[in-house]
Amino acid sequence: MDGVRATSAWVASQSSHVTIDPAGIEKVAETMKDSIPKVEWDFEGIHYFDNGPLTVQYLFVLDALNFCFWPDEELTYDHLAAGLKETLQNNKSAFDADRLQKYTGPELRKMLKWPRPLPLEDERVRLLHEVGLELERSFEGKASKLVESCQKSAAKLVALISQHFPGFRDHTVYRGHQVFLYKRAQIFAADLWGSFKGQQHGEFNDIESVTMFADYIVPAVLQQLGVLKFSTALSDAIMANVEIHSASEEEVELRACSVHAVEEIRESIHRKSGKQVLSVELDLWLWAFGIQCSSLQHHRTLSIYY
Ligand SMILES: Nc1nc2c(c(CN[C@H]3C=C[C@H](O)[C@@H]3O)cn2[C@@H]2O[C@H](COP(=O)(O)O)[C@@H](O)[C@H]2O)c(=O)[nH]1
Repeated sequence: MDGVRATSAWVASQSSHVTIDPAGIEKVAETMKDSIPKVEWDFEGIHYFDNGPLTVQYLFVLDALNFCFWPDEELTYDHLAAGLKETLQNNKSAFDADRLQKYTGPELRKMLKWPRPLPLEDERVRLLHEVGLELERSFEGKASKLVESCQKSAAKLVALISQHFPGFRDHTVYRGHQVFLYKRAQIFAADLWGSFKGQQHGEFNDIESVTMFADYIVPAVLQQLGVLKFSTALSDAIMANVEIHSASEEEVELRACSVHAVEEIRESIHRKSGKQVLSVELDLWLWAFGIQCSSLQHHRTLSIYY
């Protein structure tokens, strides 16, 4: 994930619509330096977990579809996590590789108990098929085999996923330079680590290499905490729910500056207290804070990446 860190830092150094306020970084680091409020993975109680390879399959399907809920005002990530959980509880073979290749939009809707078409439903179906096909072709149909082949390295896992599954190649071009964010591939590694509590399928010797996951909730939280500052034009567009186009300068800056800001908070905590916290832990705290905050106004980008 060195590529994610380096390219996000570069965007932050060029950025004009979004800036990182050093005073905001220091303030947040100061409040967190003694103890980072611990947020338990699955604090919501909505995820499937059976301590075995089927959980790995569940998490991979979950993170293949873990993007863009906002276009439907009532749909949230919780519907996805809980809907897929119930599907698997009712039928243990629901996420077998051959089944994944055959799902239709209406079937996916039924899994999520959603009465109308899902946002980017055709893309969600295409990505499910892609996951099924490539798991079958290269990993005996099992996401657990994919994870096992990475020898407890989260960095290798993210690289392997992006090599095999085009839908996870979350990258863009900013002022002529390629920028890597890999949100869903990284969150899959973090979900394994969190759910298996760093053991078995979730044991990684390099979990510190994972960055925050550049979604649409954490940038808004960082702004609310005074860490990120937005230009007036960008701020007005977000407040007015104007779509920020994927790969626009504004969109890339929102995501990359969030990655870099979380790295700076982590480093500042280390300088202040000697404590080594993980970007994954900071991310979960920030995200959990954000979804509990009803007034949070986030940016709106149509994207399969987040
Ligand atoms: N940075 C970051 N972004 C995250 C998550 C998670 C869920 N992680 C699970 C892992 C353990 C916990 O128990 C969580 O349940 C979802 N998202 C993103 O949020 C957005 C959905 O928002 P809304 O429309 O309000 O439901 C969407 O972009 C989605 O991809 C996270 O952890 N970090």
